[in-house]
Amino acid sequence: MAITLERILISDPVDDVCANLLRSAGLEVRQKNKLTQEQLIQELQDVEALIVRSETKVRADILAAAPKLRVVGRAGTGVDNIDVEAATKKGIIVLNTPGGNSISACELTCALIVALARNVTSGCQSLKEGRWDRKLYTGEELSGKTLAVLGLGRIGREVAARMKGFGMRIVGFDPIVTAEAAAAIGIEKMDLPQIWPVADYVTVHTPLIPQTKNLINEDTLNKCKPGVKIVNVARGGIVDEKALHAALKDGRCGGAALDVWTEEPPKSEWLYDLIKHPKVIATPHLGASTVEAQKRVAVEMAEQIISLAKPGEAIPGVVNAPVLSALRIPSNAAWISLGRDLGNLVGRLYKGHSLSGVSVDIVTSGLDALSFMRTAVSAGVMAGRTENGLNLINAVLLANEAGVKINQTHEPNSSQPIVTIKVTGKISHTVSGTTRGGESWLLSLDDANFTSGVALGPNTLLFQGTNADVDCPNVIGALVKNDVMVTNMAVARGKSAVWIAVQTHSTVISPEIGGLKTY
Ligand SMILES: NC(=O)c1ccc[n+]([C@@H]2O[C@H](COP(=O)([O-])OP(=O)(O)OC[C@H]3O[C@@H](n4cnc5c(N)ncnc54)[C@H](O)[C@@H]3O)[C@@H](O)[C@H]2O)c1
Ligand SMILES: O=C(O)[C@H](O)COP(=O)(O)O
Repeated sequence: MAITLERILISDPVDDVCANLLRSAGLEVRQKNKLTQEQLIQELQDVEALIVRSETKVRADILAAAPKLRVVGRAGTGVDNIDVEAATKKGIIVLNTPGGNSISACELTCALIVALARNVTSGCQSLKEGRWDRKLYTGEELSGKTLAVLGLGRIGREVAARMKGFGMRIVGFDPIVTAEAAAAIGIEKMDLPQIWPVADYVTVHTPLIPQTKNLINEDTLNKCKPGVKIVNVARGGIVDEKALHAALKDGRCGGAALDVWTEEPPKSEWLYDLIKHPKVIATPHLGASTVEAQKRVAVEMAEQIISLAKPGEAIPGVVNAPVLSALRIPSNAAWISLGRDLGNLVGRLYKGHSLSGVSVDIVTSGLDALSFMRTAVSAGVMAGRTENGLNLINAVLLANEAGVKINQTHEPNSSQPIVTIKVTGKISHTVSGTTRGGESWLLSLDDANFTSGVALGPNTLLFQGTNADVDCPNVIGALVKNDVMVTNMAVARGKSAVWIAVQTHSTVISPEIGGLKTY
């Protein structure tokens, strides 16, 4: 699967190296900044790709108003400024550059922890204002103190490694990191209730998701050591800003360093009150703002966009289409077509019926697991059933929205490479197929086997009967009468039905031919 792009809009301050690389690859690039929503929509009318940082808000209404958009690239990590679900629904790929700015965000976090411990910013401000307040800004050593790292991903674990160098004890929590894995990098994994009473400093490094919204809140601040210090270089909203402000005012919290905000830029007076609190170090989302990180994410984004046009090349930062990399490997192409063709056959067998409540169970046997098969089958099942620009990015989502449950399992021990689909609902059928010479072949339909298989594609018509001796001549008669050119025909006999597969020159399948229902 190759995606060819011609025009690209960069709507945030991304390092020029991104535009330069894209232009060298023959793409047309426009660079704009601080566009209003109307201007953004205007600019999006003729572009296939949009590259942003965190300033441009790529909402569903913006995506809906961008007729040609196929890719949204985030030169950075967090994609919370992009409506990923709406993009997926529209078949738009969302890319990011995970890891390109992790070290920079980690280093800012470490700098803020040290600055909090030693009152660096307030001491500096006081001296600039003409005071010499050495006693007032007496700090504390980090050595021997406990740092809690919440979120042990790319940034959290780098912070832990560096702060260990200051002699801090590091405790941490992450739902997907085991105690053993944490111990291997010098972190004592604890559950959150154990963490609150032991931490002198708490730094958060999670995405902002429902489970992490207000992770640091009134209740958790009450469970912390009096005077605990809080650091947030992850996302505004992981720390409840109002609860933090209250805790700063009454001393439950001894200081906070915040790089990210629920409003960026902050507008509300209450948020400015927090920013101005003497024990708060506030930075304007500077975590990724280093020369090195900006060059790295700009290059990584340009390279990913350029790679989209080259099937076979890996795209490391695909956010919303985990199967995209597999789909891009040329040797998978025939299996993707098979999945689509079998799914399409399922859709044809359900012609005239709603798919709501239908279960589609896919089994891949004797092959690699072919994780993309669910996507390919969904695209086939949904063909002709959605107005929504169906493609391999949105197929599963659109199938789910139509009420279809699609499961995939794998049987590695089978000798033959076969894909079997069992569809259960108002109508139940089982179809199986394989690939030969790059083409899709139908092997069976319910209990009827096509002895040598039959090529399956958009020009394969299926007729259902009960008695081959009667039905075959009828089918041939109807095709001849209606001038349908037949190139091949195969019959499969089952216990209750006979299936006649006919290959024709036409790719338009009429619902019936000569009074005989077609599938
Ligand atoms: N301030 C900046 O400029 C800046 C720069 C880069 C990244 N970030 C932000 O930093 C955060 C971390 O980035 P990353 O690259 O390390 O992400 P990551 O995906 O590598 O790590 C995040 C970790 O959080 C864990 N997690 C999820 N839910 C959790 C929960 N309820 N409790 C504890 N841990 C949980 C995940 O399992 C994962 O290991 C993100 O929010 C990202 O957007 C900010
Ligand atoms: O998620 C990120 O990559 C950081 O928050 C950086 O955002 P920025 O590119 O807007 O600086």
